[in-house]
Amino acid sequence: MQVLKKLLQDEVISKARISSEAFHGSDGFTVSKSSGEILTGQDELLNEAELAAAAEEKETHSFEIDPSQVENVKQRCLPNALNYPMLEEYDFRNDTINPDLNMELKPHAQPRPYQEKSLSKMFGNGRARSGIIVLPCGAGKSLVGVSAASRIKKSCLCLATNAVSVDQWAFQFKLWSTIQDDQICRFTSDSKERFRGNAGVVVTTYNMVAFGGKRSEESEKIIEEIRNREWGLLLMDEVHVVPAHMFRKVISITKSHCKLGLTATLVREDERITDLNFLIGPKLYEANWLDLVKGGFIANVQCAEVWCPMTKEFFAEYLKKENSKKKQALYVMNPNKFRACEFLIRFHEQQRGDKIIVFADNLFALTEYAMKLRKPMIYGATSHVERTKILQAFKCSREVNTIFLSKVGDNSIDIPEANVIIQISSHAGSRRQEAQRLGRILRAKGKLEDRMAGGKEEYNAFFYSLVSTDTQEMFYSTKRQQFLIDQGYSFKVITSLPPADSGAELNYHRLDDQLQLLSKVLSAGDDAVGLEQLEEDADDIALHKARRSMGSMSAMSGANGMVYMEYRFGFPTFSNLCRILVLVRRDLGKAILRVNLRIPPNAIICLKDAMAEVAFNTIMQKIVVPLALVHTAASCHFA
Ligand SMILES: Nc1ncnc2c1ncn2[C@@H]1O[C@H](COP(=O)(O)OP(=O)(O)OP(=O)(O)O)[C@@H](O)[C@H]1O
Repeated sequence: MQVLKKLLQDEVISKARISSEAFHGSDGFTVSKSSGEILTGQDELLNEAELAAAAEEKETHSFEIDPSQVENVKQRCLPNALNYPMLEEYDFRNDTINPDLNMELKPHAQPRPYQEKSLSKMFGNGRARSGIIVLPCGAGKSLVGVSAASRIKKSCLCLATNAVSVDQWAFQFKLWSTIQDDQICRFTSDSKERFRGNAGVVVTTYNMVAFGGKRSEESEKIIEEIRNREWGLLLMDEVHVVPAHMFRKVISITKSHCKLGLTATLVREDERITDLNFLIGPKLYEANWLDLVKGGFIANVQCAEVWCPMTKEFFAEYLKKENSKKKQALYVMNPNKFRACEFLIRFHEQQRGDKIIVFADNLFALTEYAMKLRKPMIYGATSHVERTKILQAFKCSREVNTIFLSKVGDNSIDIPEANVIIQISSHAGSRRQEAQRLGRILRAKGKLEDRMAGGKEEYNAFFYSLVSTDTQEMFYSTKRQQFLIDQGYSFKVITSLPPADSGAELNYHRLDDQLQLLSKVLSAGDDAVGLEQLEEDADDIALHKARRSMGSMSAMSGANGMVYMEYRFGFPTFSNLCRILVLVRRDLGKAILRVNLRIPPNAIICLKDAMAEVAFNTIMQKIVVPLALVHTAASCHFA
């Protein structure tokens, strides 16, 4: 009570208080009695103090605050202000106002010890505590989220970062729980579903909820329902990536009794992670990555930093350049790095039969590497159809064992088959990106005994970061690794790839080829070598915004301002319909290409380089169509 009185001395908090005489006890506070409850099966996971606290009968003194002031009050309680850490708890068992959701975990859903422990931190005293649970990628955050929703048994709003994750979450709810199809719905640009009955689960994206612009009539109705409902649980995936202003908006728009944030990496380079503390709640539980490796729950990864000396000619140009984008292009395109990458791909594909993801943030490098090595690639603007085809081939075909991904693959692409990552370019010193990328190969593989760390255990996943020595990349690399090092990982340094006296069969072995590459890098416009910038969403809002920050491929090829044309030849009968796409202006062409590839054209003609990467992917997907790269529409040669 002393604490409550002290809090009320604060101007912000006292103004936020709602006075309601009817419920006041002698000190002006509402008094209620409750005894803590412990869920069966969790006792062993709680320590003695927690058990005692949970069993004790408690008299609770409280005062009510204006819902619109919740954020301000929480902020006043942070360590830099009054320093009274706050907990938000939802007494869902005694909530008789909001309808129950008939949903249980299925018998096969058996949370693992660390999943159970994280849940016990949330439900330890019989109520649902708001906060954040941190588990490594691939450790099973979905089951934790679905279990939380199944315990609360009230309507649940689940927010993901993009439409692909929305589908995955809807799938996970159905996989692990008894929820009926008509009790769960997705709200994205493509799926505007609504659940039946009084209570249900809605899975959508942060952007769909926070979007402030004009919506379609159908979307407006759904968002109205989302705003008006009292949600038992607000389940927030990947909380580390969502900017604080987005959280504020989502939290202020929706009314929820309990908020659960899930993430693998509670780090941000802008250090705004503390915002999550009062917007969602404290960190409830964090698992150590290597402990989970030891338990065989996630893969055992060998991390290596491969040092690639710059070639003499590339280094000379690197030293001359002031421009950081050009410098970056030079160290990423360093022929020795390319050769190391090619060597690793060959080794893992041919000697071990592994599945490899090559990450490059730099789109110029992504395109050059992928095309030279004849591997498919995916980046922000790759259409859903193209993506699905490439990923399907990667998962199922023995022919496609390596794919190139831009940073679009950091979070949202689910490829459990991959067990090798080669990183050729990255986002400066981002610890989060490094950890998220490693997370792509953490899904446990093979038999449990093969996965156990220690003893004769073998690594079953490999993470290589290729760094050009004596460049800025070395500095960034050290910074990037910090999160993983804090988790107990160590990075082995490899200094000679390909090994001395080998590598004649690899590209850029000859000086001539290296010099040709150098002149290509130097002649590319500054805008062409910039980084890709993505919206963290693929729904209708963000689809229109997927873009690069610095110029475009059309700028790179000089194809700006051209137009798209589509020709049909012959008689329009089913058998001889001949569709030729002439792609000359990249942006417009790409949009139409997406649509048209559902009915593959008989030929694609594109301006040299302008659409090369799209056409290239098209061929890789085995939609084999004649492809012409032309300088002008007048001089085309079919390849
Ligand atoms: N208790 C469990 N029992 C059996 N399988 C489990 C359990 N928990 C998780 N898994 C499996 O582990 C894999 C990873 O789970 P999940 O996709 O939820 O991980 P995640 O932490 O969300 O990963 P990411 O961050 O990469 O999305 C899935 O194949 C899932 O079915």
